[in-house]
Formats: sequence, structure tokens, C-alpha cells
Amino acid sequence: MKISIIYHSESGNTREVAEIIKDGCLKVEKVEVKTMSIDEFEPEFINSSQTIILGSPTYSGDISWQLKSFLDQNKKIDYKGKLGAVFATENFIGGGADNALLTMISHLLVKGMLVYSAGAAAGHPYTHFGVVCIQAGSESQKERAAIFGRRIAQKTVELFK
Ligand SMILES: Cc1cc2nc3c(=O)[nH]c(=O)nc-3n(C[C@H](O)[C@H](O)[C@H](O)COP(=O)(O)O)c2cc1C
Repeated sequence: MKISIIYHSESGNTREVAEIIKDGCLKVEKVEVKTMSIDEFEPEFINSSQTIILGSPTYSGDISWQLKSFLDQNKKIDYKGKLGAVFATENFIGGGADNALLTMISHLLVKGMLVYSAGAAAGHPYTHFGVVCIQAGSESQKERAAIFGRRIAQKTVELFK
């Protein structure tokens, strides 16, 4: 099973969270994971992945324009039928990361993906729409990000085995 974690990051926070989510995914057996920036991504690995996890910094309460441009313009990625999940970073609670998560979820749905967050159904810690970290995350936010990664990987194996 392959999982691609694709993110935009200017100052490194979203990249750091991507790496934490990757570590969480790797707790699940039979899973291969790559983190990739939108500036340096591997279409072959992504297209052979069962799951794509997408991450963005929050810009003006939404996804970054760079990620929006990537999602609108990139034609090399085949999203259809894959499992999708999302995460975002922001500077402060209430900075709009939840809205950024919902924007990414909309893009994934439009592209024909199956969207999953584990949700409240998975119990504590809850991740309603996806993972949010303040900058690169406090210790507890990092722990949530790793648990999120593990849950997405578990669902990947369950769905695509
Ligand atoms: C143009 C711009 C707009 C931003 N807008 C917001 C915002 O609306 N809310 C917020 O909490 N943080 C905002 N931030 C802060 C970033 O979301 C935050 O620092 C993020 O973790 C940066 O991610 P990166 O280090 O991966 O680039 C903004 C940053 C920039 C550069």
C-alpha cells in the first residue's frame, strides 16, 4: 500500500507536520509513505498510491494560493478512486485552518476521491475534518498528527487490501 503526503510549505511548519503524519502512517505494516512538496512531487509514486494526504498553511483563513494553483493546474496526478485526507497549519486558534481543511476536502471530492478524517467515530483524540497544528504543533498537536496518520494508514489497508 502506498500513501502520498503532498503539501505546500514556505517556512517549514506544514512540512514538519507532514513528516509527523508520515511517522504515524509508518506504524501500520505494509505501508510505504512519501512526503512531497508541491514544488518537487513524484507523479509516478502518487499515481500508484491508494491514498493522498494533502496539507496546506492557512492563508487569509483558507488554503494557500500556491496549493490552490497546484490543485487547479496540475494535470499529472490521477486522483480518482483514491482515499483522501487533509491537514493544515495556522498561526493561532481560530485562524481559519478548519476552513482550509474544508476547501481541500472540496477539491478532493470534485476530483472523485473518497474522503476520510477518522472523525469523532474513532474516539479521542477527535479529528473532525482533518488535523490542525498551530505552526509546527505543540507536543499534543504533534501526537494528534501522528495518530491521524496511523488512522489514515489503517483505513488504507482496510479498504484496499
Ligand atoms: C500570506 C499569509 C497569510 C496567512 N494567513 C493566516 C491566517 O489567516 N490565519 C492564520 O492563523 N495564519 C495565517 N498565516 C500563517 C501561516 O498559516 C502559518 O505560519 C503556517 O504554519 C505557515 O506554514 P509553512 O511554515 O508551512 O509555510 C499566514 C501566513 C502567510 C504567509
